[in-house]
Amino acid sequence: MDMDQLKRQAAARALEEVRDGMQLGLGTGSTAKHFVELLGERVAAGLKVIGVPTSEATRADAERCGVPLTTLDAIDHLDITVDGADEIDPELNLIKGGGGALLREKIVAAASDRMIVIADDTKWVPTLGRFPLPIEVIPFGLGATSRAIEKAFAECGVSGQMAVRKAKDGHVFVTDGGHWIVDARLERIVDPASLARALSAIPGVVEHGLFIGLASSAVLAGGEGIRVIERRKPKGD
Ligand SMILES: O=C[C@H](O)[C@H](O)[C@H](O)COP(=O)(O)O
Repeated sequence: MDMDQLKRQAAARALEEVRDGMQLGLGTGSTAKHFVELLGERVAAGLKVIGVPTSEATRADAERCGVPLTTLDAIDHLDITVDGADEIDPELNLIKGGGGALLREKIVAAASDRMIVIADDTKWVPTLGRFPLPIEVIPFGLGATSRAIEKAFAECGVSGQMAVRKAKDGHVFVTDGGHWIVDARLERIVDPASLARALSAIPGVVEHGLFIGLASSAVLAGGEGIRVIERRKPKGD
């Protein structure tokens, strides 16, 4: 079975959790795209849900698939957010932002009662860090922000090269929020919670791709079938 089929299987399993009347966070990326497509099929068959997209790309997909949309200003909470991830560790801490949508993804996940992460099982890692950590930054003062990030890395026992993300056309990648992304090759993040706190304290950092204590469960699809891992601690811990 190819990777895309595994991603669709994980998305289909998450869809089983969706009930009539739910308000849903709609993730971004190639895995979340499958969820939006499958959700669109259920909506066409009569399911009543409303979604908040985590990117302009997902907004376009949802509109194409006929999924009704709203905003976090119009509703007071979300029941479930379904989103992909770049890495998932056994505590269900995540690295996200490979597609550049981490800021809206984190706002939406934090506003949700539950976050279900869907992925093929290659995303499951014992320790986060092999995937470069995306850090969303304000372009103004990037030199100072980069030095503060390096200091935070040193304090948290990690180091690695940083690079401003480029788009396919060679220009700097600009997020939906108008910011830039610095990708940090850290290889092994020993204490992701401490690093998350240290990065959040830097003024020029808008957000980072460490999602700590946000995922409620992970649906992993692999050659052996589907594995659902539930988070042990309550959301936010
Ligand atoms: O910014 C992008 C998101 O965090 C994605 O959810 C993440 O990169 C995983 O994407 P994919 O499902 O395409 O591997």
